[in-house]
Amino acid sequence: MRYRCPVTSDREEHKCDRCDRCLSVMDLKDKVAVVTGAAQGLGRSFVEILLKNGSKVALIDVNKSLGDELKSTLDQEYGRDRTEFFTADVTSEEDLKGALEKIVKTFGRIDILCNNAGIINEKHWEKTIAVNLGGVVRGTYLALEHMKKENGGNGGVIINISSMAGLGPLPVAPIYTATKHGVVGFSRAMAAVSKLADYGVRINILCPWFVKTSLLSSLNSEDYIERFLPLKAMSETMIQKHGCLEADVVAKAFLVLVKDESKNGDALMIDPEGAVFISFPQKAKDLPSTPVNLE
Ligand SMILES: NC(=O)C1=CN([C@@H]2O[C@H](COP(=O)(O)OP(=O)(O)OC[C@H]3O[C@@H](n4cnc5c(N)ncnc54)[C@H](O)[C@@H]3O)[C@@H](O)[C@H]2O)C=CC1
Ligand SMILES: CC/C=C\C[C@H](O)/C=C/C=C\C=C\C=C\C(=O)[C@@H](O)C/C=C\CCC(=O)O
Repeated sequence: MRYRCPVTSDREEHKCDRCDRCLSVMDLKDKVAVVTGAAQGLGRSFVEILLKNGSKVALIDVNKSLGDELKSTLDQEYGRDRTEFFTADVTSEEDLKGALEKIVKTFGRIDILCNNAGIINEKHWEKTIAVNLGGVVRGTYLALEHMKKENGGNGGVIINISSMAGLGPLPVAPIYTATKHGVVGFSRAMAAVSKLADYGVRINILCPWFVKTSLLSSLNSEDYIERFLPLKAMSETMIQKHGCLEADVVAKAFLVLVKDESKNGDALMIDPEGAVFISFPQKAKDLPSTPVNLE
C-alpha cells in the first residue's frame, strides 16, 4: 500500500516536518556536498540533482578542462556561489586531502560525500583497484575527519558508488567486479563502525546496472578489456535484453540514499525495471547455504 501522511494526508513527498517520514528525511537546502568524478557521466547527474535540491556542491575530478567547462555551465544556471571545481586524483592522498581542506575553507563544512570516480581497465588492473577501491577508501577516511561529530563535524551521509557488478560477477571485467564487491564490503563495515562509534554519518551504497556514459565505451576497446574482449558479446547481450539506464534516472535513486535518514549500510540496486534495496543477512552465517560433509 502507498504511504499516506498521517498529518497532511499527502501521498507524495512533502514537507510537513511532523510525520515520521518528514522527520527522517534530510533537508538538502544549504547543505555542502562533495562529488568525485564529477565532471561528466553519473557524477555530473549527482551534482545536478544536489543543486536542484538546494545544496552547494564541490566538484572533484582529475580532468581539469572538463571540470572547468562544467563549472561555467553550472554558474550560468545556478549562480557562481553554488559550486566550486577542484582538480584532484582520488588515488593521491595529497591531492584529495588538499581538495577537502580547500572545500571546508570555502564552504565551511562537508555534509554529503559521493565517492563516484571510477574506471574500467582490466589491462592496468592495479590502477583500477587504486581508483575504484582505493579512491573510495581514501575519500571516506579523509571526509570522515571533517564530518564526524567527535571532531566537531555535523555528521551527514557518504554514498559510495558500486555497481550491479558489486553484487554479482561481470565476466568481461573481473578486476572491476572485485573492486565493486570491495566497495560494498568496505561501506557496510564502515557503516557499522560509524553507528558503533556514533560518528553521526550514514554510509550507503548505490549499485547501478549499465548506464549510458563514456565508461560504457571501454567495453569496445582491447586497451581496457584486454584478454576478456572475446566476452564482450555477453555484456552486449545483457544490454540488448534489458536496456541501458539514463544517468538522470540513477540520480533519483542516489537522492533516496542521501535523504532517507533511516538508511545506513544499505545498498540500493537500480536497473531498467526499477530500484530495490538489497537484503543482506545480519550475519554471514545466515547466508543461504548447503552443508558439506568433510568425512
Ligand atoms: N556507466 C555505467 O554503466 C556504470 C557506472 N558505474 C560507476 O559509476 C561511477 C561513474 O561512472 P561513469 O559516470 O559511468 O563514468 P565516466 O567515465 O562517464 O565518468 C567518470 C569520471 O571520473 C573521473 N575520474 C576517473 N578517474 C579519476 C581519478 N583517479 N580521480 C578523480 N576523478 C577521476 C573521470 O575524469 C570522469 O570525469 C564509476 O564508479 C562507475 O564504476 C556503476 C554502474 C554502471
Ligand atoms: C564494461 C562494463 C561497463 C559498465 C560496468 C557497470 O558497472 C555495469 C554493470 C552492470 C551490470 C552488472 C551485472 C552483473 C550481474 C550479475 O549478477 C551476473 O552474475 C549475472 C550474469 C548474467 C545475467 C544475464 C542476463 O540477465 O541476461
